[in-house]
Amino acid sequence: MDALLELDGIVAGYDAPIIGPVSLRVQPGEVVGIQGPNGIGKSTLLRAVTRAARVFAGEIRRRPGLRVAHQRQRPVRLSPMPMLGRELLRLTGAEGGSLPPLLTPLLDRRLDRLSGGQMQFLQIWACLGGAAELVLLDEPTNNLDPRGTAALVEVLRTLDRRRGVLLVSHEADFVQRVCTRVVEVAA
Ligand SMILES: Nc1ncnc2c1ncn2[C@@H]1O[C@H](COP(=O)(O)OP(=O)(O)OP(=O)(O)O)[C@@H](O)[C@H]1O
Repeated sequence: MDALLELDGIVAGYDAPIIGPVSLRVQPGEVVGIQGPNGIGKSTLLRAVTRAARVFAGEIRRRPGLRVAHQRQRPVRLSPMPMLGRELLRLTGAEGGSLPPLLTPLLDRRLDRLSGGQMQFLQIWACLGGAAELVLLDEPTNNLDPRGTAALVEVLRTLDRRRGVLLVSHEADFVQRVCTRVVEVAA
């Protein structure tokens, strides 16, 4: 299997189906964007990939041994959470390598004292800086200022060609700048 991920006619939801059928694939080196109206089920589709949502029909094929990291749209923030930025990155295997300069001042800060945008960027890097070959990003530009968005664009544009990203975003300009392909989902 060359692709990292293939969705073949996936119908996903919770108690009942919400989205689908959707078919798409993510090849190494690709940043695939999913776009569609609010509430159509884009986050649900990402959750189906990690089995956090139910799959009613279709088939999900993951390359054997594939590691997946998932940045959620509404991350859980434990409060108080005295863990430091660098400890989160160590836990997720994202501590080494070429850290985006924006993160350097956050390494010794407590997670529960970071702003929404600081936490967002740190969590994105916790996914992108680790060992996962496939990274799922759900509205990654949420809370990011233009500098944070530019840093994220740079990270995605220089992604290791062996890895792939499947992302959901309403930011048309961001999607156009980083995605190699866009999948539209409609009702
Ligand atoms: N755990 C859940 N159990 C049941 N229904 C859920 C659950 N999570 C989300 N939903 C419902 O699933 C539908 C699709 O939600 P989802 O977040 O996947 O949409 P979306 O396309 O990502 O929306 P948006 O663009 O607004 O982020 C919504 O009606 C939502 O209320």
